[in-house]
Amino acid sequence: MSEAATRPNAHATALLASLDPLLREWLPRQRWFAGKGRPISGFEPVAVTELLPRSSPTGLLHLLLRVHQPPGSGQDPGPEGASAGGPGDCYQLLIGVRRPLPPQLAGAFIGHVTEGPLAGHTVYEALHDPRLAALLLERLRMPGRHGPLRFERDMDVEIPSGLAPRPLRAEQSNSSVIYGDTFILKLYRRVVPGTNPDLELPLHLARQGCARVPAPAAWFFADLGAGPGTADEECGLGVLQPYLAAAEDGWELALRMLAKGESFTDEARALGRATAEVHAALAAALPTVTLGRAQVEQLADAMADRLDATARAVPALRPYAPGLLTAFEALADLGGEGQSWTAQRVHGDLHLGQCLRSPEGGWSLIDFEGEPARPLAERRLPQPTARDIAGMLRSFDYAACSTEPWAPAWATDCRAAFCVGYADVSGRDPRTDPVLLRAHETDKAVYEVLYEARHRPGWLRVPLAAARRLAGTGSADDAL
Ligand SMILES: Nc1ncnc2c1ncn2[C@@H]1O[C@H](COP(=O)(O)OP(=O)(O)O)[C@@H](O)[C@H]1O
Ligand SMILES: O=P(O)(O)O[C@H]1O[C@H](CO)[C@@H](O[C@H]2O[C@H](CO)[C@@H](O)[C@H](O)[C@H]2O)[C@H](O)[C@H]1O
Repeated sequence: MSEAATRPNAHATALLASLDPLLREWLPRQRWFAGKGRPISGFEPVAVTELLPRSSPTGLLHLLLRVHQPPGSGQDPGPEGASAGGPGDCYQLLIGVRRPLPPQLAGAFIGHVTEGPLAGHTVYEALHDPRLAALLLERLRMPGRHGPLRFERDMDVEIPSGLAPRPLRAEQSNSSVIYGDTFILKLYRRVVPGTNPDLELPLHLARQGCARVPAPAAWFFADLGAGPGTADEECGLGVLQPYLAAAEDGWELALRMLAKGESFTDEARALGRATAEVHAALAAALPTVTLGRAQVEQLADAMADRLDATARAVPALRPYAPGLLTAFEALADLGGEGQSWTAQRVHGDLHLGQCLRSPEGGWSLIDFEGEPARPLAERRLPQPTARDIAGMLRSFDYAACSTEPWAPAWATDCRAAFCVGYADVSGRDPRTDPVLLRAHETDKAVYEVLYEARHRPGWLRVPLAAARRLAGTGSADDAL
């Protein structure tokens, strides 16, 4: 395999210039592209690596690419902060290079290059090419460097060679390839310098012996030297982990049971236990802190700021904002009275879709990236475990609201069962901290209002109904 790797230089710039018009057209159509709706003003190469040289019949280019986009005209940057504008997001692309493209890869087509170093070649989405996806697995099996890319693995885990790859077709924030129904490789698309919690936390959990998370088998980073005299920046790019082939995700399972009129409370209780196990392992592996008066007030203020920004962006939330604010004021008041809470690393975006139920192993939790729109530093801060618990409680509500007629009693039972399960393991029922829990559930519902307004307007009614309830204008039925 070639060791040819290019840091941004004249060759990388020329390479990118030849791809420029094709990527401008292709990128905005990708599900994981976060800058939809804003024109692309330019690209900047962050790292360019030839994993397979173009001189072979098939080439494989690894690109880290900064995409410059002007901030939306007159748009409120909103609670997503810098990621809504800023200096430009960096994306990871794996580009196959062939001449010509065989018909079976037509669906992966990006474009024909007419100028520059790749002139006369066809470029395409490499993950859809079994030959290139297999090559990536081979690279992951061999720890070591490849230009700016650094490959690592757990040598105690056997990763057989030659496992047949197939891309996961689901709509995702990232891209995944399944290898022989044995492993799944998740490639992060929008990458930020710094430790990626989706790799960091499962590695810690595996070392703690926590079986509730598929343990990383191999992973890779980019080491991006920021220049002479400055620290290198590490950037997590992908992780290979066991594929739970027989598992069903919690969202699908919950909807299936709801549709049949079956109770989900046993599953919800088991999920509560699994969540508490993961929290205990995270607290054992990584520092915990006590949130005193100042920190609780800061937490409440940040929630109030997100509410304010969301109400500005989504007018339908405005009638409920004063009622919702009382949840954050109550939290700040309790902090002021000297009530303190422990904070620790948490999942950060826990919902039924992030939980996989295996017939033998029970519940596993996946996708520890946190809420993708939040800055990385914020996602890696210790937080009250109430954040994850609130995420799950909201998810039961979502499931109950996605059926016709709505099934609020189903959600109430699941929410209670989840809390009981959590207490089975942790010794403390989350409902014994109602102010903390209400504030987090309110904050999550506010996040969901913005998420749905931006991504799935047809779902907006679900978090808005929760906002109405949490603001104190809903029915008593919906109470926790
Ligand atoms: N270890 C695994 N075993 C089985 N399926 C998995 C595993 N990890 C992820 N998946 C499947 O891939 C989907 C996307 O994974 P996820 O980590 O949530 O990626 P994304 O950040 O792109 O949403 C999940 O909803 C699940 O269906
Ligand atoms: O799984 P992701 O990390 O992409 O999470 C984002 O998308 C989720 C939807 O796919 C969204 O979750 C919301 O909808 C779910 C039902 O589809 C529901 O179970 C969750 O409770 C609700 O929050 C999630 O908020 C968002 O970050």
